[in-house]
Amino acid sequence: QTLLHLGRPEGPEMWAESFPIANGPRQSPIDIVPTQAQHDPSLKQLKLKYDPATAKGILNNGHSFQVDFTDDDNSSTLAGGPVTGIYRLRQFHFHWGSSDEKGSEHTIAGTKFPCELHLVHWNTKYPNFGEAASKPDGLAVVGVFLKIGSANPRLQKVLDAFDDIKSKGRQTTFSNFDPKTLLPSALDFWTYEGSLTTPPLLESVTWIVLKDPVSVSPAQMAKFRSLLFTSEGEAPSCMVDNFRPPQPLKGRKVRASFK
Ligand SMILES: NS(=O)(=O)c1ccc(C(=O)NCc2ccccc2F)cc1
Ligand SMILES: [Zn+2]
Repeated sequence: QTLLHLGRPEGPEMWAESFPIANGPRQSPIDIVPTQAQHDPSLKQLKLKYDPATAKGILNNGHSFQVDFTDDDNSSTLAGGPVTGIYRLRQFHFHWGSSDEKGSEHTIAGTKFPCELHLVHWNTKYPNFGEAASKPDGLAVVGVFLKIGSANPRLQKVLDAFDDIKSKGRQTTFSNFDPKTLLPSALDFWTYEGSLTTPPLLESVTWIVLKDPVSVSPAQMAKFRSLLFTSEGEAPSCMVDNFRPPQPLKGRKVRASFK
C-alpha cells in the first residue's frame, strides 16, 4: 500500500482514533505461518450447506461489493470445523489490490494474494447478525484466496453484475447463486480467533481460512478494479487496495485442520 493510502484519513492507519479496538488483542487479518500452525485432530470437517435460492442482491457499499443472502431461516449454513452450533450465511464480499502483487488481507508466510473472498456467517444462538457481531463467538468468516491463473468461470455471474453497481450505493437483484461454487475442492483450513477487518473491527470472528486458493485471471482482476469507491456525481476513485494489512498475533494460536 502506498504511504499516501496509509495516511489517507479513512485508511487503516487512522482507524484506532475512532475505534480503539483496532489495537486490541484479537485483531484481523494476520500473517499465517504454516510451520507455526498446530494440527488439531479434534477439528471437525467443515459443513457448508448453501441454498442458491437465498441469494438476494448485490451491493456496492463504498468499500467493497457484497452479495447478500436472506438469513431468516437455516437454508444456508456453516457448521462443524472449529465452531459449535449453526451459523447462517449473511453475505460474501472480496478485498483486492491495485495490482496483482497485493490485495489479500490474510497472508501466508508473508505471501500476498491479489484477492481474498470472505463468506460471513452469524451464530444462530443470537437473534440476528447485529447482536451476534458483538459476541466473542458471534461470527464465523470463511476466507478464500484467489490466485492469478486461468479465468474463473464461477466468478462470471458476479462480474456481469458490476455494470449495475459501479458506484457507491448502487445495488441490483442477484438470485439463484450457490457460493459453494466459489470454493476450492478441498476444504482444508487454518482457524484462529479474530475480528472484523473493517470498522467497527469487532472481536467476534472465528476465522476459517482455506489452504487452497481458487483462480482468477488478470482480466477478471481488472474488472474488480473498475468498480468505484465514490458515488455517482463525485470525482471517480477506483475501488482498489480495500484490504487491511496483517495485525499483531499477540500470542494467539493458529490451528490447522490438516497435517
Ligand atoms: N472483512 S470481514 O471481517 O469479513 C467483515 C465482515 C462483515 C462486516 C460488517 O458486517 N460490517 C457492518 C456491521 C458490523 C457490525 C454490526 C453490524 C454491521 F452491519 C465487516 C467486515
Ligand atoms: Zn472481508
